[in-house]
Amino acid sequence: MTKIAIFGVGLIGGSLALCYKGKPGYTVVGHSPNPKSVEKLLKRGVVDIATTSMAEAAQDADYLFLCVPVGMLEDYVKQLVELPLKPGCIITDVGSTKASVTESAAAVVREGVYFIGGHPMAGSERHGVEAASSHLFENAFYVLTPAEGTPELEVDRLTAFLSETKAQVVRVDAREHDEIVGAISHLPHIIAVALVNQVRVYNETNPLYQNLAAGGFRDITRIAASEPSIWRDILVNNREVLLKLLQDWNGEIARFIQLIEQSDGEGIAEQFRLSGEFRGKLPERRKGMLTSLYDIYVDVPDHPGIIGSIATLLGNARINLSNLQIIESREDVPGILRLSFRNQEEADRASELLGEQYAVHV
Ligand SMILES: NC(=O)c1ccc[n+]([C@@H]2O[C@H](COP(=O)([O-])OP(=O)(O)OC[C@H]3O[C@@H](n4cnc5c(N)ncnc54)[C@H](O)[C@@H]3O)[C@@H](O)[C@H]2O)c1
Ligand SMILES: O=C(O)C(=O)C[C@]1(C(=O)O)C=C[C@@H](O)C=C1
Repeated sequence: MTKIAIFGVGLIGGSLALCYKGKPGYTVVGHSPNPKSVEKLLKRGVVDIATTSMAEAAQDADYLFLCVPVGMLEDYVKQLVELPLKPGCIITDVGSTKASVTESAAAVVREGVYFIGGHPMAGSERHGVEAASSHLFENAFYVLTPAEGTPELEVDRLTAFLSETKAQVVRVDAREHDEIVGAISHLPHIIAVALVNQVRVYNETNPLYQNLAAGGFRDITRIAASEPSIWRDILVNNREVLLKLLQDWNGEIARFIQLIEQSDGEGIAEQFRLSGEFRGKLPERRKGMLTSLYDIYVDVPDHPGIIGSIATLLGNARINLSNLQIIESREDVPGILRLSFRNQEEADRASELLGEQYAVHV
């Protein structure tokens, strides 16, 4: 029996637990210092065993996953290596920054215990075990940042073990990881939050801002609703990288100020051309349940039973709906439904079918 211990069973820890729980050959143990959380984990059936005792969770575990906020990772590694661990066990984490934990863990791990930093590039703005899903990591990249001297065999063993997540494991140097992820994840979170807060202040004197906020504002600000304590830790931890990125960001904004001051329409269009070209080359969206795959948008009248009718139409045509989200629904305006499908073909068939009765946008 392979024992997996998960410390911090929230969105990411819970999703990992669900990748293994109930599969033959695995026992999943969840740890939380809070007895109420332990009760909740058992009630939800996310883990086989839940405990408030770190020692009990860690005892005889083959794989120990640290899924707590970034600011606690170093302390957890230190506490764990003091415990009687199973020889050959692998401690890994899922933190959104990798340099500090990879370096500090390398300094404290002892003979026969391995630490390999990890970061699944999948998530959502939601948090807590309630948001966990066994599909979260499907087709996402899962970064491992083994420190120098980590035996290849152990990295391969963890890689093979992670195959249950259906993620694609890649190896990246920890510092390089923090630079890249700073730009493609941490900076966007800062920008989203700053933008929402700018508009929030305008809205205090004129609530029309909130009412008129449509697709563009919503698309760029979904992640502004992310969990504050998780992001506090990430941004403080990746301080040096982010300060440099924010300086570059100031440069980008200064460029726009200048273009607009000079009414340089061609310069502005060129910026959009450049960004559109790069964005068009991004790999197709790859993740599982929580992020949409192939989306279509349907304008629907706001009356009872409309969602049921659409689901029935799709079901009768054997089109598999992966996710459904009401983006707009107010009494006085039609609603917009975002429907997500696993592949382009199903999205196309759905567009054609629903297009007979509703306005469909892709
Ligand atoms: N949210 C994402 O999109 C995402 C994606 C990849 C990696 N991560 C990383 O995964 C880790 C967990 O994030 P999450 O999104 O699952 O957050 P979460 O809030 O859903 O889960 C955090 C877990 O840590 C526990 N925890 C919080 N404070 C604690 C404390 N003081 N003592 C003990 N336990 C505590 C919580 O009870 C919860 O179980 C973080 O390190 C984060 O950087 C997050
Ligand atoms: O999709 C989201 O909501 C996320 O914020 C996921 C996201 C990201 O920025 O891409 C956030 C933090 C992680 O460490 C990895 C992934």
